[in-house]
Amino acid sequence: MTSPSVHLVTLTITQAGYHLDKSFNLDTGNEESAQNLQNPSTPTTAIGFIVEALRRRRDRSLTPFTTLSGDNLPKNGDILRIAVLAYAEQIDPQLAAYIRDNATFPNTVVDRIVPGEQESDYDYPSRLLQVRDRSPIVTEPFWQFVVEENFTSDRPKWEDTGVIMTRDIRPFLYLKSRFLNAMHSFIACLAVRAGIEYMHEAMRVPEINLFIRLLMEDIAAATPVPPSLCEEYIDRVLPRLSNEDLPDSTERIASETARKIGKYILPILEDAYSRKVSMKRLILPIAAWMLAVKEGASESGQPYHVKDTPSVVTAIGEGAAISEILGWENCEQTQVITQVASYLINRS
Ligand SMILES: NC(=O)C1=CN([C@@H]2O[C@H](COP(=O)(O)OP(=O)(O)OC[C@H]3O[C@@H](n4cnc5c(N)ncnc54)[C@H](O)[C@@H]3O)[C@@H](O)[C@H]2O)C=CC1
Ligand SMILES: O=P(O)(O)OC[C@H]1O[C@](O)(CO)[C@@H](O)[C@@H]1O
Repeated sequence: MTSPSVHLVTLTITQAGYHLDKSFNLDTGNEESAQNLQNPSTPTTAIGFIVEALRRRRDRSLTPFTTLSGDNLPKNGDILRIAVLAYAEQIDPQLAAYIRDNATFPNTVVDRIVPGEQESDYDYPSRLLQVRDRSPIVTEPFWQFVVEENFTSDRPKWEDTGVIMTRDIRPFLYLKSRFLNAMHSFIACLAVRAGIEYMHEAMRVPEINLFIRLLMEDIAAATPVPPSLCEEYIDRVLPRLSNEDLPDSTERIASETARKIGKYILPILEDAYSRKVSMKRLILPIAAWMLAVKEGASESGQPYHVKDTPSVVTAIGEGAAISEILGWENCEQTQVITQVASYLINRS
């Protein structure tokens, strides 16, 4: 990272790798972050490495590299920049000022479904290429990579390969985080309650399929992006969600649902509230998921192995209100959300 030939450092380390609090600010109280702050020249965290490398580059009069996040975070570059500056500030305010003025953190949107590895993935390379690949990665054919034009120096000519280079990633972020990420969670929430193992199987159930299409209309009405762009994205995403050649387990998507609701679904609810779009359909999948968690089972009694924070699981088991469970007490629209959720849960 301190070599003059390095122009770009990229991260795909999941949200956990950033040590953020609920508001997406750096959690300096995190044990590993705190340890790194004590010994900044021997970092172990991603943020610690970035700051130390930028410090060494500054001291050697090298241009700072561009730091590019490929993680699913709302405005991932802005969040990374804030985290890096907060960490650097604790070490040396002058270093923080230098990074603020000289380093860049482009926002990106990475849009491609990559399910977890499974045994059958190993068949592809041997069948198609007659080679044995020990770490095949199977993805869908669709991909979209959107990168904000914000680099400190040379960058690859990604546009020649189909990457969208733009000054404003917001419309792409709205479309992907709402019609893919949130939609994934909505389908998975319904599917785990219905006892369905794969995403494409859920999309084959006529009632779920119809519900998902109606839900997309609600999301489009709540989203500040031109309707024609929403419609175009919806037309492309529906076959992706139904792709039976790429089995994606509902359990994978339903893992960490509480965190994903905060990241992907709460912003939709906030917009729905201010734009006066009904929240009933938007909350129903969350209510279904809470029932599956509470009972540890699908509607027909198949066990559901929830992968979520133990405190969330306990709170749901004890019948706590959704606002309390997800830490939404301070939201203006909390009462409405809680009332609708309680109504849906009690009715089913
Ligand atoms: N799988 C998908 O369909 C898509 C994933 N993404 C994003 O890409 C990122 C990676 O996702 P996947 O490759 O699916 O996950 P993965 O679980 O296959 O890989 C995660 C990687 O992050 C590393 N990591 C985990 N915790 C870390 C920490 N505290 N510090 C440093 N590294 C850490 C792991 O060692 C692993 O190499 C995520 O942020 C995800 O949101 C974005 C679009 C689609
Ligand atoms: O990074 P996060 O918030 O865990 O999001 C991962 C989600 O993104 C996707 O990879 C694409 O929606 C899902 O398959 C997965 O649930």
